[in-house]
Amino acid sequence: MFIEPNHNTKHSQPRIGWVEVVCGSMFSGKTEELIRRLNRAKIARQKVEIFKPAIDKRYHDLDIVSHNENSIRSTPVNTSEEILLFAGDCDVVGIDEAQFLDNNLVEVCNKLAGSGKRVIVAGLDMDFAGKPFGPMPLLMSIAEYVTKVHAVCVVCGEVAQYSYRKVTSQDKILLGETDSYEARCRRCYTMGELA
Ligand SMILES: Nc1ncnc2c1ncn2[C@@H]1O[C@H](COP(=O)(O)OP(=O)(O)O)[C@@H](O)[C@H]1O
Ligand SMILES: Cc1cn([C@H]2C[C@H](O)[C@@H](COP(=O)(O)O)O2)c(=O)[nH]c1=O
Ligand SMILES: [Zn+2]
Repeated sequence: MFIEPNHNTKHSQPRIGWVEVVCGSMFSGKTEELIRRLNRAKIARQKVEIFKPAIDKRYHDLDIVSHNENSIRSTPVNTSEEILLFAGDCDVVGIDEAQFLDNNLVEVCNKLAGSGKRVIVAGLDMDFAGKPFGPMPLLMSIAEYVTKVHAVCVVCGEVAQYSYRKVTSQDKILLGETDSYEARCRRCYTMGELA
């Protein structure tokens, strides 16, 4: 389990920020882990601001909702730059579904961390084709901490790192749930419809 780092022990020094990335396939527990970290920050009386891309309206316009129905209130944004405008004087910034945001998110996260904030970003590392998704690979390279979480392969029960698309669309962005996707291990993902 990820234990929050204690970077700010010398109170005479300006606060040090950092970037944490939580990545993995669909159903791997990214949103649950993001909500867990943000709730702990709230319990510690830190000021938390949470963002998600406005296009992700699967469950709710404002809430970030996990597959097992945990939720937390967020601000929808159309561009990563808006996060800089809305983050204000908070201590912790949470961002879900970061794969849908633009590559400028890297600069935004670096600026937020540079101003002393803890930044926690969750998102899909790979799309349905197994290709790196949006700004996620770039964020993983600049982050201080990267946590890769795994789902369970729905075909064989092994550790799953792929989001297998069950429908024929080749569009990179196709919002959906178990209707359109399932978590699969390397072998069952590669076997496709034959698995
Ligand atoms: N194949 C699966 N493997 C693991 N968890 C699954 C699977 N299918 C459904 N779940 C549920 O999804 C939850 C994780 O949801 P969530 O945090 O929203 O994942 P993510 O944000 O990575 O898509 C698990 O706790 C479990 O209840
Ligand atoms: C693989 C893949 C996924 N999507 C969409 C499907 C869902 O709406 C989100 C991922 O949500 P989760 O919280 O990680 O379960 O992304 C997509 O648009 N394109 C893809 O290739
Ligand atoms: Zn499998």
